[in-house]
Amino acid sequence: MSDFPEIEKTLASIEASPQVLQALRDLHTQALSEVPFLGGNGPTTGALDKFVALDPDKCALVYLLLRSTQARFVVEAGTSFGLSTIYLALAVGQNAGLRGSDGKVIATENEPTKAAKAREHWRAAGDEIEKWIELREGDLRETLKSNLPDQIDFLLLDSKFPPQDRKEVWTPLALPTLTLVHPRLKIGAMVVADNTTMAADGYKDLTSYLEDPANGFKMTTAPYSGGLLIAVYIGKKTS
Ligand SMILES: C[S@@+](CC[C@H](N)C(=O)[O-])C[C@H]1O[C@@H](n2cnc3c(N)ncnc32)[C@H](O)[C@@H]1O
Repeated sequence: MSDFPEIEKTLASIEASPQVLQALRDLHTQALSEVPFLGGNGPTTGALDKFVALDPDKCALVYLLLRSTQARFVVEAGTSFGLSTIYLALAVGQNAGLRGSDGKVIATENEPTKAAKAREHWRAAGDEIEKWIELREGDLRETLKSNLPDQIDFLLLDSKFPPQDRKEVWTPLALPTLTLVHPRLKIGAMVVADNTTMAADGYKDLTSYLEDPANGFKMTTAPYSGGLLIAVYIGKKTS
């Protein structure tokens, strides 16, 4: 048990081995205990030791969406210490296992120290997690340019930087990521982006793109803390 009731509630929403549950409990506890990052001069200055992780209830939702849609090919923009990635890999592995087929989570991180930590965390979570993840290190605007799966079922946009001050989150990577992945999204694929209400200004270009009927998306915003945008790719109109 942890000191945070929201962690146990989230862990009760997923199917996982005791090893994975313990890894998640430990990581969520560390993430929820960290002092929020509220300043800095550059995009990641001062944030290298911070999880800036997806909240537990959002992780539960993402896991359940992946299970309900039987998603097997997932891209995660912004991996940090790999906490949310564990949920993605857990669901992908379970979905692939049910069909006796393959699956993959493409994780992305441009900070080498964070990438190394993420690998450690996945190792601690065990083979149920680790073997489903391909971590691409470097700027995702480069690393996602090639070798994507033919069909992508789910994109998690969480490459935001920590707040530069109390009001703003810098979110310049969401749309560039989506435009790289969009050609491979299957009909029915989901795109989930975090803190879209809190950082509405930063996400303006993403939401305009999603709202443009020519791009083939429909979306809603779930009232999780900061707002969680959920878009579904319904396909471009042919006539
Ligand atoms: C909000 S954190 C991700 C948290 C993670 N999804 C989780 O829930 O545990 C955002 C991460 O995106 C990374 N990032 C920022 N810009 C990036 C870029 N251009 N390419 C790859 N990763 C980037 C940051 O280093 C940071 O670790």
